[in-house]
Amino acid sequence: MFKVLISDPLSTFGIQKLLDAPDVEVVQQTNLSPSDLLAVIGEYDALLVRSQTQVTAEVLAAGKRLKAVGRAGVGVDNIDIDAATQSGIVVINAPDGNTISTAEHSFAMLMAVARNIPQAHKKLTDGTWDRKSFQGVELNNKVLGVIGFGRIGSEVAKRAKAFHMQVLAYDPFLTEERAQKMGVTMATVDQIVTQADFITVHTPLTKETRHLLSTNEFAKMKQGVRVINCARGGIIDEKALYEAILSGKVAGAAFDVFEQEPPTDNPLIGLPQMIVTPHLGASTVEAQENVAIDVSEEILKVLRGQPFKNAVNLPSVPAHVMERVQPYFTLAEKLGHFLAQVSVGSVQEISVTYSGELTEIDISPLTRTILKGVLSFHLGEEVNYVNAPILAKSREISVNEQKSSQTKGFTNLIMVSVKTTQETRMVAGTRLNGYGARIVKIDDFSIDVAPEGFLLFVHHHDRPGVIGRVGTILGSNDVNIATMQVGRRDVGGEAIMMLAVDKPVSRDILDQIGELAEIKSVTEIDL
Ligand SMILES: NC(=O)c1ccc[n+]([C@@H]2O[C@H](COP(=O)([O-])OP(=O)(O)OC[C@H]3O[C@@H](n4cnc5c(N)ncnc54)[C@H](O)[C@@H]3O)[C@@H](O)[C@H]2O)c1
Ligand SMILES: O=C(O)[C@H](O)COP(=O)(O)O
Repeated sequence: MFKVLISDPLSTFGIQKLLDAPDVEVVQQTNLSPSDLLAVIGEYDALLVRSQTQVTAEVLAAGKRLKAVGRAGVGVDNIDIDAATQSGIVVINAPDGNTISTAEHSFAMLMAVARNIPQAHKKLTDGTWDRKSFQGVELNNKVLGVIGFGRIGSEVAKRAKAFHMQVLAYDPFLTEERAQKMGVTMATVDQIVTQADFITVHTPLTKETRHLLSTNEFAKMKQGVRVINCARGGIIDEKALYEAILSGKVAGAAFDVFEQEPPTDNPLIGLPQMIVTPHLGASTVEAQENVAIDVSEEILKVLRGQPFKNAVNLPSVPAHVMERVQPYFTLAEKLGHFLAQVSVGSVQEISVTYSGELTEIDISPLTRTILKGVLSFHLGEEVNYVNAPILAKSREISVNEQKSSQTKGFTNLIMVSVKTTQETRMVAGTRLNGYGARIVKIDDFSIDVAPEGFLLFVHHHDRPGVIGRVGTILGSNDVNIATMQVGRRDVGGEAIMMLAVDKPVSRDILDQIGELAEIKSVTEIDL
């Protein structure tokens, strides 16, 4: 008998399959304190949560029998995914079930902020009939900027089109073809920021998207712009927004999510221009039923050893295959992650060629891992080995894998190229016996770099002194260089430098390097 603990309120209708399963005992204990959870988790085979329960490394370590954690919703920020992976615990989420509800909530917030509905409601219920203070604006013919054009962002855009808004959309995976199909205009963040009357964000919260809209962006916005965040707290910088509201630049803001939840002493919440809801995007009967059904079915499959699809963290690969491919997982993911960081434009095609001893094994788990490496840079931790090919397909990214007898002198070699709307980039890596993973080729430059830590990838003209000048800028900014590799095509021609540095390099330092006459481009890469 499997024991399943449900520690956040889930739809009873949605979990019916679990309740009816003859081989499962379900215990529903919502409002457990963190120490209560630690005390009981050892008895359970699976844990089901929404976003309230904090599934920390400590909880996972105490869950000696835990095989799966199910998240009835999209975001898994309350679950320590790395710790779960290390403990072999599958983390399942339900990414599709609350899309419509959250899109509708975002649109409701957009309309409410346009017409000051919550403020007017409050005034009237407080006893004042005030028809002067709440003049709003129409949506008709206004420009809506949608940043993050995935499931929810694209549903919001559909609704905006019905209200005759002009939609500008930015998403690293958005293609011209899909934009045309959806009747939206592809735009950069900068174009959205300068042209939109309303801006709504629908990205995950990642290193890239934290404070995506901050002081600089607010400065460029139209006077009287309105902003909406029903995605994750922190995508819009709350401090910068506060200043922009006080200065009159932002006429209104609608937030469902906050940098700290629940928000305590958050000055934004008291502002009359601000409308807020307590993370209610997915709180509808329908969404809660959908996500609970999805996650219950998946948890049953994991517990019963059947194939499942929405695992956030683990590949579903037979043990004998796993044994042979496992040593290459890290290299494969890092090659993908590397290309995601150096390439510019929307990804259209990913091609992988395996050579040497890799031609003798089933390499499909490695291709999935490379896809995960490319996609997760933009899509965040939601991408996993299992869903990466589906996510690539849904974004119309074609994936080719092949084996080649040309070993180029290596006992094993993985060559990955990414074709985007703007360029094609290639990286190749190998595992050297006793030395671990190495990047051995970038585009047509040979190199030898361990793919780990903070790297600076510099594309430059091969001229005397350029290496020294880059080193001087880093040194004078207290950035220590651990290793450095240089590759070039011809003497005096194009060249690359790869520097491993001991800490992240700020935008300002990158700009200083980029301004040197010999430098074509400089990119910081975090592997
Ligand atoms: N308020 C709520 O209750 C609620 C409910 C569900 C989802 N969410 C949140 O909404 C967000 C969107 O969810 P979704 O289901 O649409 O996810 P999704 O993965 O379908 O879409 C996210 C999109 O963001 C894009 N993206 C990533 N980095 C970007 C960047 N730097 N700039 C522009 N776009 C970028 C991705 O390419 C992707 O297409 C997530 O943060 C999710 O956690 C909130
Ligand atoms: O990521 C999600 O699915 C949403 O933020 C909803 O979270 P909730 O289940 O706590 O409402």
